[in-house]
Amino acid sequence: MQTSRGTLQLLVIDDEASLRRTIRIALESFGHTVKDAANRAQALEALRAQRFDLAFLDLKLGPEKGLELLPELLAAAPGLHVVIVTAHASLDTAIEALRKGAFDYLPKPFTPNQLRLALDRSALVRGLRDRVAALEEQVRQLPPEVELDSAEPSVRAALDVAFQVAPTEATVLVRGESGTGKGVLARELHARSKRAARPFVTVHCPSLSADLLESDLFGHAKGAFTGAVADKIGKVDVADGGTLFLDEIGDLPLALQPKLLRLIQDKTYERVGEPAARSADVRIVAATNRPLEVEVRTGRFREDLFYRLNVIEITMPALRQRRGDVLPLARHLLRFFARQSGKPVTGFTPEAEAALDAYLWPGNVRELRNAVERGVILTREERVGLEHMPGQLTAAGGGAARVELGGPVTLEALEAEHIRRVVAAAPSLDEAARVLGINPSTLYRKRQRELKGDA
Ligand SMILES: Nc1ncnc2c1ncn2[C@@H]1O[C@H](COP(=O)(O)OP(=O)(O)OP(=O)(O)O)[C@@H](O)[C@H]1O
Repeated sequence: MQTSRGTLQLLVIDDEASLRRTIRIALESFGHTVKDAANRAQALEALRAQRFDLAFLDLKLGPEKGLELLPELLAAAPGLHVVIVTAHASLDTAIEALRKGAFDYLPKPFTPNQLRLALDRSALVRGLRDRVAALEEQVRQLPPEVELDSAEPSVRAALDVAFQVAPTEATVLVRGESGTGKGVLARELHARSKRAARPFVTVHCPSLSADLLESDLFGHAKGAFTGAVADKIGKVDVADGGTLFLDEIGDLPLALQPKLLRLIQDKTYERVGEPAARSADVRIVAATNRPLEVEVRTGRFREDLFYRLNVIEITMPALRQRRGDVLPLARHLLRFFARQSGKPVTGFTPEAEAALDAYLWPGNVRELRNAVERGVILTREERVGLEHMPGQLTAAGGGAARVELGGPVTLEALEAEHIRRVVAAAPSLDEAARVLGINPSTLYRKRQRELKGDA
């Protein structure tokens, strides 16, 4: 949290060199870092190049009007505190400046002490804002249903690496099947990093077309394309100082891959329709549920980007590979949903526990979470029984035995069951694909179809 005692990054925007100098000397004597700008272009350029805590803006800026520049400054640097400075103090202009988003108003001539007071007030507000953001983030990051503790060595090993790497700036690639908790782990990495008080921002790569994704990530300038009616800041900008979580990175279109590479390597990017380079300080955590090496081999993913992302790799095991965690996690989730819904549900019946234990959980923790939530909603008793569990669990043998060769089942159901069993038995999805005689991306597609609707 920035306090009045910390070093602030300040910008002085004034067309008169002598005034810029006077303010700069006073501000530097307080121990702050000061940049100055003589006009609109220089001011916007400075804001693009780095993050400032506060800007002093002269209302009479040569031929340009400071009051007109104010919204532009705020668009370029949302959240910037702008203190208006003017010799032509009038209540009307002060009110108008504040209405347009100025933080404070300083009539000339002013003393160094008045400057210091403006800085102190800004630091106080920024401190409170950061504190609220940090608390909000904590609340969001630590959803009470998350239980990271595990008795399984494979999960403990993954968490050990995660906790070790969390406080560093290293880029992390989280691997694992859909629903294994990659997003949960990414939040944990952020929560345990020095960036915890800054935002954690998620970009879900498959959900948008390449063009929209680019604008979502990097922002766009007004008029950049039909429908771009105003400037829009991108998620990279929102995440400045924090963590950018790129979910399903394997779906990042090829056209965007060099732009992400540049962001990682040089910390620079461009908004769509705006040639000027901007800078952002974000830590990247990416997740994938398919083998990126295959995407690299087939030319759908850039090798250089892959190696940049894959500095530290953490794999979240599938739930079927951590069987010892199923019941503890189910009981934990049950307590959470009971509390949340205010129902006096205390546990599972032995039959329900046996079914939970026997089932293969192709949809991983997400499927377990959904099954437990459903059970808590449906039960009218103190315990969740087999009858409150989803259909696939109630089939004999934990949902794996009802579909039999030669039985009254469709080819589709037979195929789905066969895939499920092979995947469950295989050490990796690559290996499962090899056994099935199909390529990994076909397996991925078939499983996505199978899991659809479980979220
Ligand atoms: N350790 C955990 N404790 C409790 N709930 C968990 C845990 N891990 C995952 N979940 C829950 O499971 C669901 C899926 O988790 P998450 O979105 O992190 O998985 P994912 O691997 O990122 O999935 P996808 O690949 O589909 O994006 C979420 O609802 C999450 O809250």
